[in-house]
Amino acid sequence: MSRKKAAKGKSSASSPCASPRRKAGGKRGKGGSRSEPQANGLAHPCRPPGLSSSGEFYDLAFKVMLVGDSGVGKTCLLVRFKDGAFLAGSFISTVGIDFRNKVLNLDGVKIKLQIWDTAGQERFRSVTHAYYRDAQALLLLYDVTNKKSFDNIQAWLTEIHEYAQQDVVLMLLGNKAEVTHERVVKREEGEKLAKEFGVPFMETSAKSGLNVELAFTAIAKELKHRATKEADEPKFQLQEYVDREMRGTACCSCRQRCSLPFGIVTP
Ligand SMILES: Nc1nc2c(ncn2[C@@H]2O[C@H](COP(=O)(O)OP(=O)(O)OP(=O)(O)O)[C@@H](O)[C@H]2O)c(=O)[nH]1
Repeated sequence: MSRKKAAKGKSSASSPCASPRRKAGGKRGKGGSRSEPQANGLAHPCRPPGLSSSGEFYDLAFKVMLVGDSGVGKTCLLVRFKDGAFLAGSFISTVGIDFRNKVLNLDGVKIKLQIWDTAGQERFRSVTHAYYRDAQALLLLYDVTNKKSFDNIQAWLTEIHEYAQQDVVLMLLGNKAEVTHERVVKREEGEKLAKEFGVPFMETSAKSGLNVELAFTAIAKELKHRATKEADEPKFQLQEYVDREMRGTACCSCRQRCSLPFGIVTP
């Protein structure tokens, strides 16, 4: 994504994928309807897997939406995940909605995530409402340097409850976690709120890259598990997975990833 917003308007206007009436499971692969996934994300059993717009094959496709107040870092998070870069410079607010695709390889299964980046500004709410119902997962962001964005999480959850699918995979992200001096929301506060609402939680930084890959991988794993699991298989525990992964990668130089006091290295 170039420095977004002009591109955003263009993308949402010209792309056939922008239609909110499209079936869950995402945009068709290049092979046309032959590769269109079913609503559960699986490619049709009698058909070959899809081909993403970048030419990559995939087995499963899911729609993920980024939501949260304007300026919390939704676009930057997506760009970091997709391109591994940080969009520095002056902040230009998203107009309407935009999307990016990324194919992940999870245990040999290719998962295409079609990630929708929504405008956080109030005036675009009616546009984004229409997209909720097709999303299989939502990443709800606040900015750890902006108390209002944190206080608004409850209102976002009400909105999600109203417009999204009942079984949507949801995760709360406290973004801009690398900032130390201007931080106004403690990690513990984010954890507490998430617990209250029974939502998995982690802090991220689009700037440093902290936990960005993990956030998307975790929801992709949950979606894959839901789409492929046998009836007697236990549920995928998203928060446990995230905690385990964070413990596994944490070190004494990265206090934001672990709950241990600074200086203690996890086993
Ligand atoms: N320090 C820091 N700044 C960030 C981070 N993520 C985003 N920003 C900055 O925050 C501002 C807003 O980022 P965006 O990604 O455009 O925010 P958005 O949520 O997409 O905003 P809307 O498009 O208005 O909904 C920009 O100036 C970014 O450079 C981060 O992790 N750390």
